[in-house]
Amino acid sequence: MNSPNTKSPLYTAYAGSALLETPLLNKGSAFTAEERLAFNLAGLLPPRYETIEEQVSRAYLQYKSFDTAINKHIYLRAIQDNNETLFYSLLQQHLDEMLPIVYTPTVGDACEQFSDIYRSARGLFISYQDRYQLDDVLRNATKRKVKVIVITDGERVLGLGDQGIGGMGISIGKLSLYTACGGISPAYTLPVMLDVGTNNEKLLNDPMYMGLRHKRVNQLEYDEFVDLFIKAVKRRWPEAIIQFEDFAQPNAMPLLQRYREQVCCFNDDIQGTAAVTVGTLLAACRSKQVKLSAQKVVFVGAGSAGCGIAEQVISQMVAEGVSEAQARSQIFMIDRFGLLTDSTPGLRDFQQALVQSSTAIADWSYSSEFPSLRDVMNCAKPGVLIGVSGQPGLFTEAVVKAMKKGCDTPIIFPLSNPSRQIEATPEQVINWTEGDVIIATGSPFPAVSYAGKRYPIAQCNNSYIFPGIGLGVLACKARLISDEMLGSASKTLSEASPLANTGQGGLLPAFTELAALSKQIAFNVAKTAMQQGLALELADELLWQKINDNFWTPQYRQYKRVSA
Ligand SMILES: O=C([O-])CC(=O)C(=O)O
Ligand SMILES: [Mg+2]
Repeated sequence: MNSPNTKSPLYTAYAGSALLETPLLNKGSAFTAEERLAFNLAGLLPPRYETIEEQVSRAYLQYKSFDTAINKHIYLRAIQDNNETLFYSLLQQHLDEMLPIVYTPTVGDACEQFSDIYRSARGLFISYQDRYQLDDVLRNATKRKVKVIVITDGERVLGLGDQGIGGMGISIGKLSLYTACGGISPAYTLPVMLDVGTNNEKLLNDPMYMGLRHKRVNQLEYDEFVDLFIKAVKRRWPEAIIQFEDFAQPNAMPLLQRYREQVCCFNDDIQGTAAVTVGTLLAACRSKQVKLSAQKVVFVGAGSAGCGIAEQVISQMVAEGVSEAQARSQIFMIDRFGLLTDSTPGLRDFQQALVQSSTAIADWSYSSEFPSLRDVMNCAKPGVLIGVSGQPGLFTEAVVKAMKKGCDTPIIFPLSNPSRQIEATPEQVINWTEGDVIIATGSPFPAVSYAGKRYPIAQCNNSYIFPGIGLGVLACKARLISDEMLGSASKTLSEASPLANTGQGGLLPAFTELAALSKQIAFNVAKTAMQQGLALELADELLWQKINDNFWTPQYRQYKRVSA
């Protein structure tokens, strides 16, 4: 018996236990009688042939038997390392339930406990000591035609700080979404962990820790290492997209600036977060029937993520017709010392253009050296509050109530990840504003009931953006990823908002809509790349065809044996 198969047969020289141990090829009990014969599998599997649906049912029953999120995560990762097709089939069928397990928030626990829960190898662990043999290391990758690389050095994982080698968990999690939501075949994805040591004492003293047991190398050594890596990738896979993930602030922006014109790369935390946040803000403004350019926007957290979003908000305001100076005057960045102003000492270069001038706040009343978040609420009366601080609890009742006093239906996005780092929970925000609020979070939260009304909570997470960007870039072979391409992803997201389009439902589409949304993002991103001369010129029809043809779905193919 053959499973229904619309795809062409796949020719492979793998056979016997080697075939069963190759996760991209393994089908387990779904090998047909003919295949079992042709590939020397007789006796290696229980006799009954099963369809993928039957395998998914069993796997789901087993999944349900685990009580804790981390054990569910470990279980799913084990399936991924054993049979990728089954893993993605299971994930796609239970996407809402399993995304928080494979991705944020549980992926945060998986990164923290990486060495404790380690089962088997995946991707490339590239340590500093390998720096002069990177070509060999890349050649060892189990994937040969790599098209998307997610790379981290584990120094700022979500809001959890330095996780050293545990950062590999985030590279794996992001790439699972590239496949599940962006249709990038798992055969083309490669998670990479650049191990340069860790400054996390707890890890350094943990006998289980599997990474290099020394402090992070110095800046010169670090820069040389990253440079050697990027050059080696360019030699091996010249067209691959490189996604920088969870680098700490001092490296994130400089790396992006150094490489964005040289290779097809982007930083997910700076640009992906900015794109999804602007898209969600546009959706919120559309549903309130106001313009983003008419809002004052407060950011709590003035690191590279916060500043990246602020710059993208400013570009959007300018696109709506206000002057850049005007747009900048509507942005308020707050760090742990308070509002950034032109007299704040030690400003980073990417913060310089985002400060408030001392004259603009001359008539404000505040008691400490710099205005606090609450002072900004009282004096500026913003309509939008965004949290990217990684500090739980910063949006206090007093802050939220002060904001509510100054505007109608505030837009409040506590975006810090994972869930336990959030600036205020959706329930708190809804209670404190008596339900008159538009809210989005970075990690998933269940809907909140308040005064007889149900409030779905939008998850303003980069996962709405990066799978579609990857799909679009690969379809048109874009050379670079420009701000305009990211802007087009934001706009596409905002146009898909059920609340803005119909006056009801979620602010963002459900995750189950992500595949369709990713295709639309891919199309618009590719069109923008073409308009900018960054990509192949393709007619619309051909572009759609490439996007659809590239979109991998988890189905088993029929195998034919070739001699080794
Ligand atoms: O992974 C996520 O959920 C979003 C993200 O990039 C981060 O918080 O660093
Ligand atoms: Mg990240």
